[in-house]
Amino acid sequence: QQEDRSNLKNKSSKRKKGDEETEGSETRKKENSERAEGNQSTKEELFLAASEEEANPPASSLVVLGDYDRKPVQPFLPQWLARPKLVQKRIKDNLIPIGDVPGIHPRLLKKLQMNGIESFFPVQAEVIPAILQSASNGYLMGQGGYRPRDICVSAPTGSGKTLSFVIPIVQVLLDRVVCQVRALVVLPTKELAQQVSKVFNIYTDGTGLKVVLITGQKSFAKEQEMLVQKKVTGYCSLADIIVATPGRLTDHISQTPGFSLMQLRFLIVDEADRMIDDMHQNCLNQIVKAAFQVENDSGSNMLFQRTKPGPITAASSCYPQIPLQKLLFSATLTQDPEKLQQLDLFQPRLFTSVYSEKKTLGDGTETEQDTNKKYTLPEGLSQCYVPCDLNSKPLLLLHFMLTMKFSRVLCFTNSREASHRLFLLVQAFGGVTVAEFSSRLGPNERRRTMKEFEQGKIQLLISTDATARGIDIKGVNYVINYDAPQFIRTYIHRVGRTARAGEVGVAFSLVLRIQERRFLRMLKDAGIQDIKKNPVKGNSLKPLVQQYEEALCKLEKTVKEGKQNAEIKCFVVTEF
Ligand SMILES: Nc1ncnc2c1ncn2[C@@H]1O[C@H](COP(=O)(O)OP(=O)(O)OP(=O)(O)O)[C@@H](O)[C@H]1O
Repeated sequence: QQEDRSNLKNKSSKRKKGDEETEGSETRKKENSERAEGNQSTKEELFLAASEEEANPPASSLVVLGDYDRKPVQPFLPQWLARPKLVQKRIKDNLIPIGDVPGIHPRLLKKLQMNGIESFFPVQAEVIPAILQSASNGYLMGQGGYRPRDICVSAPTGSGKTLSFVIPIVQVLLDRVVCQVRALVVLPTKELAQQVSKVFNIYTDGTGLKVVLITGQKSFAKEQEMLVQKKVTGYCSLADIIVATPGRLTDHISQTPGFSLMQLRFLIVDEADRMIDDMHQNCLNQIVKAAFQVENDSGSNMLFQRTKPGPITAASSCYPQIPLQKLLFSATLTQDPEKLQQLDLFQPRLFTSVYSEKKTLGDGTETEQDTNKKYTLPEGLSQCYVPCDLNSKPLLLLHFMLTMKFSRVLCFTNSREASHRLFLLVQAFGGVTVAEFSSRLGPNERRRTMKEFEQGKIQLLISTDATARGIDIKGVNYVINYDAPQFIRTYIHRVGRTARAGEVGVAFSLVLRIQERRFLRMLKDAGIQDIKKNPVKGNSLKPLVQQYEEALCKLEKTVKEGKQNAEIKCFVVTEF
């Protein structure tokens, strides 16, 4: 019996390990993935089957002795991860007037005020001075001739991470004489890159610094023209700061004559956890390689030549070179030292809002890092989940929009087909200004839809995970997970589209009863406990049923008339 028990234990621990590994690679697949959307239904079936198996485990004749509670494994963390600088997560209680943060250039203070920013959020108050300090001797040399430490920032969605790197980088580069690529920001999607380059444009306006956006939205030749210019004396850079997506950037590294990253001082990796994924990791390696490339005809330019830094020795410190400092930002930064190791960070410092509160004092909050807690959500976010079955999901959404009068709602599905079908249904039902957002739309249509949603012309935006990460849409009151997210990071980024910048917001997740256990466990494992169960009674949905069925018939007719494609046939006609 003892042998059986140990076999069982081994199996269960193997399975646990397997689960974690699959989750890692699945997350990658999922998050890399508008492309993978087509496979979604198969994945969902597998997921449902797994949940079912968990809910009703096969009967066993074995008597199990002892308990098999999951005991949290305490990872062995290096000092910088184990003892990070804690950043307050309560934004509104911890605003710091911009004048109280030392070292900010008066010109930037003025710009901040002009943009309505009177106070810094906690992450900005901590990270801006840290970056400025690392360049206090100018950008050509680290403090005291030493290489500056890399910086990792893990702070909730909407906590203002963008300004925390934009302000110090613009300030450090204000004094530059020659235009060279000194700062490079890499982001996973075009929309995010556009958003960040807009913020850089605001703060570099009138400074002479040039910001170039490289995302593939313009032709390759046009982007080349924006990056370099050929003169009789050779190539010269037309960009000080580049904001780019990985694919196009690597194309320019390998194919654009005269494009050089050899003077690169700051490499900013936003949404860093996603960028560490296999696909993008290669891009980061290429950037670093390009930054330390040795020019053949360097000649007199030896002062600015740099080689990949090795161990610090007396000899190496005789040849100071422009340091390359890495700055990593994310709301879901991995704490996995092995993954972070891949980025070859130099004496990194971690700023994090992932902590538990020990006790509240009169004048503030005392905090303590909690290694079991993996992520932090915005303070103003309320989370609910609605247990339901497949057939009642469309009615629940209509109930929220029409009976409960929810406004400014961002609703997520797990595939673009699902988004499209749901959009057509809500449109056929009527009474709600609705739009869809996914890779089905072209870039211009996407931009227009987003603008209309931001202006309040659209009350319900049904979207794939294309808007789940980083996108800053003002005034989103509700996030609805129409399809429950399968991975915790997806959940955190989706619900983080509301309750931004210290505001309040509500996230509802429609969870099939069969998914409920797994969904709650996923949140619990990530240290998220404060989600409320919010069942909706069948009676509340009844008034909508007749019109809903009419809408389905209308849709079917449309399909038959060939006005819409046949995807719509997949709708299940509900019976109550
Ligand atoms: N100091 C400030 N005062 C007022 N508003 C601010 C301040 N800093 C940032 N904001 C606003 O807060 C919102 C969220 O900021 P930002 O997009 O940088 O968040 P984030 O931390 O990068 O979020 P995510 O992780 O979702 O990408 C933006 O609309 C931004 O303009």
